[in-house]
Amino acid sequence: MTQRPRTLYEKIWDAHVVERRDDGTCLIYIDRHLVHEVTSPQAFEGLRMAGRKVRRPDLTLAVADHNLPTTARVDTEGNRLPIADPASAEQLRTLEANVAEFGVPYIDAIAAEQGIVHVVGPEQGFTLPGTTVVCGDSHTAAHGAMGALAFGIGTSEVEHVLATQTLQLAPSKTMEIRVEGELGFGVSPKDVILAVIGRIGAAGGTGYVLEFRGSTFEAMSIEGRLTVANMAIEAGARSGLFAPDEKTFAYLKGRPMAPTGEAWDSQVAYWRTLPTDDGARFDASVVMNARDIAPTVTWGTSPEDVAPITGSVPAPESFADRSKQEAAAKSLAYMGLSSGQALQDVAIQHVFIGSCTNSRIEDLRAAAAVVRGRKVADGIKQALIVPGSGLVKRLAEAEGLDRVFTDAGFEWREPGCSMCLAMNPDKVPAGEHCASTSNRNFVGRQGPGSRTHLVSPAMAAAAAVTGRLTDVRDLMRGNAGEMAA
Ligand SMILES: CC(C)[C@H](C(=O)O)[C@@H](O)C(=O)O
Ligand code: SF4
Repeated sequence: MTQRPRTLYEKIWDAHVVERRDDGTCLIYIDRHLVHEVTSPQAFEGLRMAGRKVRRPDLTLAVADHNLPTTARVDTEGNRLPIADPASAEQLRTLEANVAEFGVPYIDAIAAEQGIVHVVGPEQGFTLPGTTVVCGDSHTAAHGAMGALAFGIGTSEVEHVLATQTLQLAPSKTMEIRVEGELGFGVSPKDVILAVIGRIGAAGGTGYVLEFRGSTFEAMSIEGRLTVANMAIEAGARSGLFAPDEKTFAYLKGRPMAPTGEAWDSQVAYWRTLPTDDGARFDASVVMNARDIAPTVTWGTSPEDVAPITGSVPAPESFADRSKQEAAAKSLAYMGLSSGQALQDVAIQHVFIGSCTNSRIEDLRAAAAVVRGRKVADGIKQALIVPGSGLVKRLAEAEGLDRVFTDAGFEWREPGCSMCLAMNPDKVPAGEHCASTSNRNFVGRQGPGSRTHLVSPAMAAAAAVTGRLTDVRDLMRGNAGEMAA
């Protein structure tokens, strides 16, 4: 008897069901658990109170990223520098005490491997195709780029996974996001996912796991796929998935935590069985053409508030839905923008290139290609480059990218979440605009009153050198060859 065709999501789900309940919820086995300083303290405290251990420390990996300042962490002699903010220092101390007490593998804050949890997982080969990956963090969806079913969980679930290595979950519906064709000059994976969110809306994916399919996604590098999957959550989805392929295997081979030898071969053979079968059914399907996607920016306070850089700030009345009209009017007031204003006229005071969305080596290369030979514009008060991990930072330095950025007037920082969210000293002051490669433009996200425009690394770099939102294609017409990423 042949089995009914299944999607990638169904295959991973089915392979992880420990117990099926009558109401349809399942107890799911968790293969990998990432832990950071913000959402783990109460979970460890819960274990301590109950006298329980971490069931599988070997499947758990902890690293600090959110609170950690991105300024130097050691002095010139290599001695650790203190964290000035008492609350952040306490978060780090707590994480370090917990991982020591419970025997959880930990990447030290001053280790070369330290970085943003969602950059570290794939980079270390901790995240593998066909696995279930969780973290007390909404952007865990990023790991779906590797063909892993990955999602964010709350602190009580963190405790549950630490104690049992399982999670009780209701199955999701599946939505295929199919994009076909070649991306135009200056159009990046970030523009694709912003356009997708613009199309389906910030709640469009609610109840679904997205699968990114079609020639555009097949042609994308692993790093580009990480950018796309990272923002599945900003479309409201539980998670986002890419079928593992030769690129995935090549990316993982030889990573410190990836399988080796015979185990590698048998894993690859298994991973090849995971892609969605021909004839498998998705509950919903969205089809787009890469040709229709331009460098994209957000004008509002939801990631769905997108427009092509050639466009203008929309009029709230232009939205069909009443509640969207009100939300847009509020957004424009918060952002200090007026309807009809050309997006390229929006002045920028801060530029942030970093976050788990866009802080990998290809992101830095794409930004450097725009910055090379140019200077940060006078009106820019702060331009930060924050590599996603110490390994990304080293590689970028070996390629001389740090010099490209610092010569232009950017600051070259230590890895961490940084200006993505206002949990550490990197903040955008009230009323000022930031071109940011991060994933959320919510009210107050980068600091109270901050005004965020989500963009790609190349677009953030273009804004840095002109001092306003800029169509990177116009800026780069003369040096087209450099703009591959
Ligand atoms: C602090 C953390 C819980 C949070 C998340 O869950 O995503 C953060 O990473 C974010 O991006 O808002
Ligand atoms: S970089 Fe931003 S989105 Fe990513 S985990 Fe850190 S705070 Fe969350």
